[in-house]
Amino acid sequence: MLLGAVADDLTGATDLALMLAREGMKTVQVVGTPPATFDPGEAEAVVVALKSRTIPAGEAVALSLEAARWLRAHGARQIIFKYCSTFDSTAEGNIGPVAEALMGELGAAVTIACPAFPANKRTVYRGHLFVGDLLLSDSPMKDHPLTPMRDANLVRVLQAQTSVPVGLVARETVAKGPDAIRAAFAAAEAEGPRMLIVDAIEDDDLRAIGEAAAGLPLITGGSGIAIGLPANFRRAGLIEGSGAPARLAAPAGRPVVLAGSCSAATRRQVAAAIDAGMPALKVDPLAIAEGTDTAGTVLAFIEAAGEGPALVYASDEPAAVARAQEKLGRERAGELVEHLFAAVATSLRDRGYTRFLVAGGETSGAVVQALGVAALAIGPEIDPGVPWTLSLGDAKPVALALKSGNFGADDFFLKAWSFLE
Ligand SMILES: Nc1ncnc2c1ncn2[C@@H]1O[C@H](COP(=O)(O)OP(=O)(O)O)[C@@H](O)[C@H]1O
Ligand SMILES: O=C(O)[C@@H](O)C(=O)COP(=O)(O)O
Repeated sequence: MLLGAVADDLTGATDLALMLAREGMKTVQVVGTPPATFDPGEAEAVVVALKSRTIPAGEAVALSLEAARWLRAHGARQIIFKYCSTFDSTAEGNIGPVAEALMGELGAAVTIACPAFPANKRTVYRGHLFVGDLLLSDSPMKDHPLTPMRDANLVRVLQAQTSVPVGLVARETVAKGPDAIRAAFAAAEAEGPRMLIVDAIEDDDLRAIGEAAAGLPLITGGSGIAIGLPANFRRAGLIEGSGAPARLAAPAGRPVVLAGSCSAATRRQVAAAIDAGMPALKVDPLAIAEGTDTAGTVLAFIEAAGEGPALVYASDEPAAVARAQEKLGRERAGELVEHLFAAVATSLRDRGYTRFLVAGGETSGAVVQALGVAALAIGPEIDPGVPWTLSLGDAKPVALALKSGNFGADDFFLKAWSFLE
């Protein structure tokens, strides 16, 4: 292993694993820190998927340190801390506390923080994060059920989460290329420990940042920050591969779509699937709490829906989410939905379903944990940031497309199946 990554949620991990595979590294994703005896085999990059984005900061730090120690013990020369391209965090973190702890663990005097992912319209300019044409704080992320993002100034957001001084490497420097960026890192290091938000508005910026970051023990960011890292290992003659596969030989069995994301893109995908005639059932946290929406009612619907994929979704607009949260509390509303999808997924697998498309990071985490999936091989890219994956080391393997809430074209639920054999 050359490169190790700690990702704060499952879809984020898959997004990063796809980026590394696409850029030529043999990449495996593991769910949680594996036991010391787990053999990563020929993997050149290993991404550990945690579910640490919204848990208390102290727990996120402990889980992240455990993962980083495992990765280093298995050969990782550089560690990436992957978080969301929309910098999703709670008031307490967890980006700042985890980055700070990893800096200490790895002896990193300087690290970078860059969530830019231009292929999915996330850009950083003068330290401000844009989602498409909107500042983060004006984007639908302001209404996220678990991590509402109401400030686009990343220097300010990150500084509120850490005692390490936060600085900025501005686009003017980035545009001058790797040498200028490296000089900016060195200048910051001379001033003492620093976290640096780095501007990036296009892939070439990220490739230059990646080249400049070759010597940093710790890199933090979205999956975009990894775009230039495999090239460092290729230049050093350490890797040879190229590209993710075009199709996945998936196990025979029935398909299903489970959507627990309330993000704008997922809601458009739900609407497009319903418009196209996909059988669809809406579930709702209040009805789950009352015992009207149950695993039994959902399974009966899916089984009756026929051979093609059926859709079960909790996705709802912000006002409805707010109503459910007022009655149940933010965490409990989310947990009710996650537990329902987890129970449904395990029953479906027992009934021969093998192709699962899951929308939402927390939702995917709940489903994959319930299915007991320990590791994933990375398959074809469906849309930027979302590959098909295949569970590894399973007696009954399943194909999983774990879709980040805000990723994917509107017809994602319809077209994803065409990448499977
Ligand atoms: N109708 C709803 N009301 C309240 N919370 C919901 C509703 N539907 C889903 N949720 C919860 O919202 C959270 C969405 O997070 P996640 O699955 O990570 O999606 P995303 O990828 O869009 O962030 C989950 O905890 C999910 O259970
Ligand atoms: O970086 C991203 O935007 C994604 O990889 C990601 O982390 C998404 O998380 P969810 O929106 O919770 O799926």
